[in-house]
Amino acid sequence: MSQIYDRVAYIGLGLIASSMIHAGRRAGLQREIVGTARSAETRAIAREDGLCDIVTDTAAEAVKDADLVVLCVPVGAMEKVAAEIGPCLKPGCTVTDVGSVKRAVIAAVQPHLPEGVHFVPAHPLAGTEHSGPRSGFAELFDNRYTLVVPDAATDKEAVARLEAFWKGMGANVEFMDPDHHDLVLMVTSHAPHLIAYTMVGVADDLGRVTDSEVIKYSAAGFRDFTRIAASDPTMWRDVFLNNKDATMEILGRFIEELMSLQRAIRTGDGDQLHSYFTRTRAIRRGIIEAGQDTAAPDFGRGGGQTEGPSG
Ligand SMILES: NC(=O)c1ccc[n+]([C@@H]2O[C@H](COP(=O)([O-])OP(=O)(O)OC[C@H]3O[C@@H](n4cnc5c(N)ncnc54)[C@H](O)[C@@H]3O)[C@@H](O)[C@H]2O)c1
Ligand SMILES: O=C(O)C(=O)C[C@]1(C(=O)O)C=C[C@@H](O)C=C1
Repeated sequence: MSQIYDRVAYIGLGLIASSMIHAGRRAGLQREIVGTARSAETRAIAREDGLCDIVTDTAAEAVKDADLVVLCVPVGAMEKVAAEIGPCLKPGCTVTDVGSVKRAVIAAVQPHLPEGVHFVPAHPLAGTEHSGPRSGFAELFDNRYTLVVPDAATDKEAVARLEAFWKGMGANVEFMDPDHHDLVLMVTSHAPHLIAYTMVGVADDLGRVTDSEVIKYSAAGFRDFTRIAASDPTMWRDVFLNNKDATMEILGRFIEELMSLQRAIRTGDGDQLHSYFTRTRAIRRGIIEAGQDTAAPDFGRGGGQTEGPSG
């Protein structure tokens, strides 16, 4: 893969940015990487590790002369960052983001970008529960989807370059409308996180989650829930606050289905339970056949948790 951009600037140096940096270097997708993070501790780590070629103290400095600017901060921080970098962007550059929600990020960022700057929002469907500049790894996006959600009027060349950049990092790229993105991701990612947070909260309420016996003998399902429920609180707070409509719609349906299963159990309707579980089993098999059940990430990688988005 050959170079796609001359200078790429990362705002926020956490899991996603550091993974993109490693993946971008692996494929030689840019000549130079500039990065910045809000906390001095993260910037110091990035300098010590040589994560970027240049680490600047401010976002305004980082974006100067950058051909691609990647916003890798929590969804709720996108607007503040966009307002800071807007006046410093190179004319003709591309700004993208990796936020887990798209409609709210577009509304927050677009007004701050000057004319002639191309905004191409995107979302890699890959991650772990870890955060910070040492949690990233080059393989994170391999064979995973990145959804790109440009406006119909967005410069085609800018979109094609960003698509090539993501493909160079190992991802499969697809295009989607922002509202549809937010609904699909509510089903496939956001609601499952909410359910995992709730289930672990319920266990904690029972006063047993800290009981070593419960941890020791916990079934794989609960262990998976605790992994998901260990995800960054700031990131997920911002996801739900910025994807309210889809949250309300999917949560409403979830509660209806749960109550229907509750009723089936209470009334002893085994047929309903069996046919429901048969249907969901087929969905799981479909995911595996489509090759989307990649192995669990290596959780021992890097330091992780050095800094969450609130840090
Ligand atoms: N973690 C995942 O699984 C995942 C997957 C896909 C997309 N995303 C999205 O990627 C973005 C970054 O997530 P991450 O997992 O890399 O987070 P992270 O916590 O690892 O890193 C976030 C970075 O943003 C900086 N930051 C936090 N608050 C800030 C603020 N108010 N102003 C400026 N900088 C601030 C932090 O200093 C840190 O460098 C989020 O928008 C998230 O929704 C995350
Ligand atoms: O694997 C995980 O830990 C994740 O939660 C990653 C995950 C997901 O739900 O799949 C989380 C949020 C994103 O925006 C994209 C990916």
